[in-house]
Amino acid sequence: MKIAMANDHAGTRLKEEIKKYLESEGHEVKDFGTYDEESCDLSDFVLPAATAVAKGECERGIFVDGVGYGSAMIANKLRGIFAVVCQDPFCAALARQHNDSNVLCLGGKIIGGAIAMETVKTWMHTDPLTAEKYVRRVEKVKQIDAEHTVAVK
Ligand SMILES: O=C(CO)[C@H](O)[C@H](O)COP(=O)(O)O
Repeated sequence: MKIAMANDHAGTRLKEEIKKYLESEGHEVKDFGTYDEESCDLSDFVLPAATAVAKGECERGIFVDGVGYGSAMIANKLRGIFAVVCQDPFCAALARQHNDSNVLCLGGKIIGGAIAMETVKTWMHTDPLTAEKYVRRVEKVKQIDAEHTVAVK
C-alpha cells in the first residue's frame, strides 16, 4: 500500500519508528514531514498529506502529533477522509471494523513503543466487517461526507 505520513515536532520520533515498520512490511511511505523536533504548526504537514489521501494518491494516512486530535480535526475537513484517533489496538480494530477509517492519528505524547506499533499493526491488518448493519452505517457516514464537504481539487 502507498501510505501518506505526516507529523509535528511531538510526533517525529514515533513517525520514524512507524515508517520503518511500514517499509519493512513492503509498504511505500510518502513522508510529508516534519523531519525534526523543532516546534512547528501541524497543519502545514498534515493538510498536504491528507490531501494526497483524499485525491487517491495514497491509499491511507498515518499522522502523528502530541495527542492525535489536531491531525484528525484537520484531516476530517477533507472529502473522502475518515480519520480516527486511536490509543490502543482495541480502538484500532474497531476503527477499521466498524468505521472503515482510512487515516489513523496517534499521539506521540500519549503512546509509544510497543503499544503504538501494535496499534498500527492492528489498524493496517484489520478489514471492515461485512455484516449488513456495519456496511449500512459506514455508507451513511460516507453520504454525510459527500453532502457536507467540498471535493479536494
Ligand atoms: O497534540 C497536538 C495537536 O493535537 C500538538 O502536537 C500539540 O498541541 C503541540 O503542542 P506543543 O507545541 O506545546 O508541543
